Amino acid sequence: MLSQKRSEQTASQSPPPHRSCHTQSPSPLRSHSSATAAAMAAAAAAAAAHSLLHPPAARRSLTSTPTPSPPPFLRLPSATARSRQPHRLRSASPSTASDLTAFPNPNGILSPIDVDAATEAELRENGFRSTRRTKLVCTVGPATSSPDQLEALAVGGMNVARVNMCHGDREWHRGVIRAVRRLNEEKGFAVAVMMDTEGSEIHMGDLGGAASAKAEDGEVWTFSVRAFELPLPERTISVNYDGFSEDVRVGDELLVDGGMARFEVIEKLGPDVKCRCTDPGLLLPRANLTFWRDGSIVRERNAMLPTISSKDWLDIDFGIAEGVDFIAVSFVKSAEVIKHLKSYIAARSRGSDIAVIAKIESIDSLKNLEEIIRASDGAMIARGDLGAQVPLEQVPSIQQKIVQLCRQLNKPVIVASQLLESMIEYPTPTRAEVADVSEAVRQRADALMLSGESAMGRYPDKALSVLRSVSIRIEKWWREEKRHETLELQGVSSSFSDKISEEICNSAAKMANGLGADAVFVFTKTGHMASLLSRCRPDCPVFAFTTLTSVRRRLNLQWGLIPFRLSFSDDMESNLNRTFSLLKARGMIQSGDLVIALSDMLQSIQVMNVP
Ligand SMILES: Nc1ncnc2c1ncn2[C@@H]1O[C@H](COP(=O)(O)OP(=O)(O)O)[C@@H](O)[C@H]1O
Ligand SMILES: C=C(OP(=O)(O)O)C(=O)O
Ligand SMILES: [K+]
Ligand SMILES: [Mg+2]
Repeated sequence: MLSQKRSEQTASQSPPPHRSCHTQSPSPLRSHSSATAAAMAAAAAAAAAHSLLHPPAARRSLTSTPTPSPPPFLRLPSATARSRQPHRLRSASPSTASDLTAFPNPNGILSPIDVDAATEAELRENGFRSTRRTKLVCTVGPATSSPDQLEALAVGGMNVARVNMCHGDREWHRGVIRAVRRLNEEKGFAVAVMMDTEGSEIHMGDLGGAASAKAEDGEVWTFSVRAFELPLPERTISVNYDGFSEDVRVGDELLVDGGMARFEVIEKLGPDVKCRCTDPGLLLPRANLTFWRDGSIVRERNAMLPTISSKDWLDIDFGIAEGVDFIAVSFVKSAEVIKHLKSYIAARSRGSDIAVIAKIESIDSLKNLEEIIRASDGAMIARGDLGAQVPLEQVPSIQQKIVQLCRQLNKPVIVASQLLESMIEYPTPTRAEVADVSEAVRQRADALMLSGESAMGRYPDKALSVLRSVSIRIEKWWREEKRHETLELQGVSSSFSDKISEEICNSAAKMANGLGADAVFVFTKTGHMASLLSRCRPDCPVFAFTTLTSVRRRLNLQWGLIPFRLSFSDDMESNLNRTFSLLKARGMIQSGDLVIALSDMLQSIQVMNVP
């Protein structure tokens, strides 16, 4: 199979790209290595107007002198000759860099290619093949909201900054979002911003400004829907849901944060509900409340609350105006709400492409999982609230199921909550936490998320560094063990053209593994082809080149993608030559590296050594 592919490649790739700029026909760039003649014929019938069948745009001739060289496959050194060591970066060569055309970035600063210092440092530190594949999301809170603290997170590997609209006011969030944007503009980072809605969950008020309160065994506390003047009366908690005192019954169990503290309802007095503490614990501001009757979570009128509240709609307008990259929707129950929000965003923000992430944390979402994920641009396994709605022992299998489903449906998935909970207070994680992080990495989730650890913990940078080092170690172990998973990827494409892209990506990832390629390069305008490659979880990193900074940020959530912003044309040869020169100049690749290159303009695969 491989040898057949290999000969097809050899034939279609000859002469090598460098020389082929001057030998126009047949173009190696139009090699449809994975499309059979029959498929091509079908494509012709089905999509005569498609770019696949069009000749590539007129070529620009390159200024560099062509050096005749044998086809790439013949230049492929033997497995033994090829160094298996991850190569180290060399210092940049300014003379090469000066030859290159620079493009102004949106700020007018001349930058031919956007890549951030953290990515370069990771490549330098770990070598090319050992860069971290698992992406990291950090919730920004009081512990991390200053520009310096945000920069420390970005340098530490934060790919996405999350702001939680449950806490803080819009001015505070605006400050954080703008600080992240500035960091990206000034330091070349591509940190995406995710806004997480509050949702209509039932939660406590903010404790009148206290950081926490302790509930002791046997104490009687009042949970009330009244609006209080400050200071709050002693042992009194305000509740945000007006129907609370009507929905609960004497004898119900009231769980704070899914069981961090537990109460029994003993008396109802108009808006006030008296409860006796049966499991002592710490009450935190705005902690989530669930109530249980006969062993099941109670869903009375509270189940009819809208997933997106009127306050959430205002927050969403704010997020659109601030240009966030992702909106994560809390307590999603059905696909309808996601479709509704997506069409709202499309109407409100023409041209912008805010991705909608469905948070899986409501028991009702579990029966509609596939439909919800299909409708979304990604999912978050929000284990905090999920663990308050289903028995805790069910959370691990639900997590695994969602990770696999997202992979099948080609949607990025984030594993969230309590990954390193003890690091809110302590500088080292528990062994159990490290095992939990390892499991999420082993499942090949796209991203891991910090909540309190980075929002209000004492050691946000250390927590991030634990996620980073555990990810790198487990990924390496996985590759060393060569545990190519048995997961068979089903087709995800709805159109024939998408199907071609999908097949090309599947084949390219397989070839990359089989040949021990150093990287896959993908030139992608919308990012779709990059995500299809990420879905295959190849052994080598995927360098994704895209013309838009917004697409670059969005790709930063996806497994194994190293996104670059680069202006490129429809001429793959010039794109490749330019990219090789730029990356060589920065010491990010070197001559001889084996690269598989794809493009979503031409739907082609090329295999070559970096000249
Ligand atoms: N913007 C903010 N302002 C103040 N505190 C915050 C903010 N964001 C997060 N926090 C704190 O960090 C904790 C963890 O964050 P997160 O997991 O997002 O929220 P929650 O615990 O409410 O689900 C919160 O409980 C809160 O104490
Ligand atoms: C991530 C979660 O959501 P939030 O922090 O908004 O409660 C969760 O419940 O795990
Ligand atoms: K939230
Ligand atoms: Mg939640």
